[in-house]
Amino acid sequence: MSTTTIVPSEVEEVEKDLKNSSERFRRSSKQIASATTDTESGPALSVPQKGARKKLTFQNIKAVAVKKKGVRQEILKKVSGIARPGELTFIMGSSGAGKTTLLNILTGRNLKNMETEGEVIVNNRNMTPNEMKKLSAYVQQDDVFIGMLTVRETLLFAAKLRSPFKLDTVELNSIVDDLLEMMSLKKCENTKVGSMTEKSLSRGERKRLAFACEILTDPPILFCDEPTSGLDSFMSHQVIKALRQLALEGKTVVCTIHQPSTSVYHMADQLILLSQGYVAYAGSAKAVDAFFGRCGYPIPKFVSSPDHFMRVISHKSFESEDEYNRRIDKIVLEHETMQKEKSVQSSTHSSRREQLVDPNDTFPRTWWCQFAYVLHRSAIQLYRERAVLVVKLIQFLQTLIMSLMIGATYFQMEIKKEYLTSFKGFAFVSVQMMHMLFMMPAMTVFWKDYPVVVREFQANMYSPSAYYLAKTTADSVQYLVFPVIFSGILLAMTSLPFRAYSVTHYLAINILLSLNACSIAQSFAAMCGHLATGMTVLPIVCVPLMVFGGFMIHYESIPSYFAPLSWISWYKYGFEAITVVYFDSIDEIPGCQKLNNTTVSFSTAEGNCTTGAEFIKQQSFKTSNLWLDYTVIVAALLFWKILGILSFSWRIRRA
Ligand SMILES: Nc1ncnc2c1ncn2[C@@H]1O[C@H](COP(=O)(O)OP(=O)(O)OP(=O)(O)O)[C@@H](O)[C@H]1O
Repeated sequence: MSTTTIVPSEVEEVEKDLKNSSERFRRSSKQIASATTDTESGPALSVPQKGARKKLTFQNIKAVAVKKKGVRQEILKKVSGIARPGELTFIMGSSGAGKTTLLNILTGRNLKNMETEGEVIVNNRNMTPNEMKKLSAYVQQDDVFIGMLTVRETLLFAAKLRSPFKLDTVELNSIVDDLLEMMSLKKCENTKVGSMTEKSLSRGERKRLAFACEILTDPPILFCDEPTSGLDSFMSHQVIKALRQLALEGKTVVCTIHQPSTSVYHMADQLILLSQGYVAYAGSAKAVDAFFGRCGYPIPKFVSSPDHFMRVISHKSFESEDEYNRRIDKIVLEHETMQKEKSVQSSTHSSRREQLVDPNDTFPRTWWCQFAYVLHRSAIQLYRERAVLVVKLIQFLQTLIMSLMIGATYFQMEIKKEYLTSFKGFAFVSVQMMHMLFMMPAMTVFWKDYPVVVREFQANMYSPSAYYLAKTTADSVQYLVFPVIFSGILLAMTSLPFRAYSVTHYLAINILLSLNACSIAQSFAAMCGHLATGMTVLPIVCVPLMVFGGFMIHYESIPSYFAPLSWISWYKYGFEAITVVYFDSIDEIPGCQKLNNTTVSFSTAEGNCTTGAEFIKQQSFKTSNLWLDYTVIVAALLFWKILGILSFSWRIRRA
């Protein structure tokens, strides 16, 4: 890790800059705040009152991680503490002490496989996770962003979806400008954020961008998990200084921190030290040395305070487990005695501590706004992402090659006796290709952005349904193009009647089938939660429906116990629709002889059908079913969309 010497004048300059920018940002935020209070008439917590001072108390927090085969790991056994407005509170402890888990519990996020207990109280009111979401911001340890957006675009997107009321472009840009300056991001505002594989911003810049996205709404409580990790000493100082500045403005700022430098450590007002699942110390940062002295561990000369107490509360390699436990028990006991003496665990909170019902998620923007903003962002991603463009190019070539191959197979096929069996093959291959070409690529739609979506949902930016529909809509636009290429080549190479009626229906059916295929694949991606699982499970469902789609086995011969599969097979409805639109107006099939008194049934050879109607009947299809075929395909498409939305919402909410 590179280190930079802090030159006093440089620090002063940064501090001055920070203060000025912070002033400007506060003015913009106040505009939002005043507008919010003007328009807000609901309960106080439905939209947090901006700028209000919030005292955060947590009591008897317990956390047990439930691992595979029911193995339980107690992480937090009994943790209580207070974070006050106007103060910067550091949560410290050795690696694995449960610092992140505590922040997750306080913010009600990332608690999958975790059993938790305890109370989170803000200004004497018990908080539910959703209320805490609205009242606080949480800068998590890993900064995840949409790599294809620039720094400015990322902030604008967050500002549009997070500001409590709708701002016009000028206001949005003014807030973003202030934030860019405040976080010293101005020089890289037009740089793409990049990803883990495509580096673009530096770690420090990513961290500051994460801060900027979170403090955008001026939350009264701010949580930060390891805000200095990966930063050099100058940047760490700058980041903590920014947090302290926010605390001085009246916010309650809580952050976990690992091995702070002396200059960073001295900015803390309050300390909470975690060890073995208990609080080893909670109180003023200035009084910590005296506390450890009282426990029998006075600070040696020439050792910094954090180095000393971190050493005392950490397990040393040469000591036994018993020795370590005894030391921690002694410190925890001493801390509890001190707390009792000071009566910090005041009973005054209990007066209004009713168990609250968690209100539903409410988002600052309407569903349609969320949809429109995510759609716009997804379109930018599709346009800019080179990997996506390469996939599209491959898909284009694949469609071209497959169409030419199928076109060559049915080259100059007409509607006449010797081509009747071929026509069935042609219709069925069309239906099948609409699935094969698009299903697998459509499955990958979510996975790259998934961590960002979880983070943005947790920050109340949009509902999973708005995201799902916007993302799948943007992704599906291409599926209007490829079926047109496919259908165009096939129709040009065969000699099927080029009537507007048949061509339009053939195109429409292929487009709908391709959209349905995407809808199925996206739904499976959402249900299975893992790309590989989805790709394995998808054929298990689709292959039987394809088999009972009418080409491989005649409907009349399908065993009754499999009949329901043919009723729901969208392959069948596509096959029927294509057959109907090409045959319903054929009065006489060239080359077929009229047989006297022959009743057409599925056992009648195709070559014995003299009219289009007879051929349709011979397939067990009905001309009158054309609109039913469309209805079933659209219904299937909607069914998979809805199933996808429900699965995706469930997955995101429990992430
Ligand atoms: N969801 C979870 N499921 C299972 N175990 C978990 C879960 N979350 C945390 N843990 C475990 O809980 C312990 C504490 O983790 P946590 O991330 O809270 O520690 P930390 O103090 O923040 O550590 P560090 O400083 O290294 O980030 C670890 O042993 C971790 O493996």
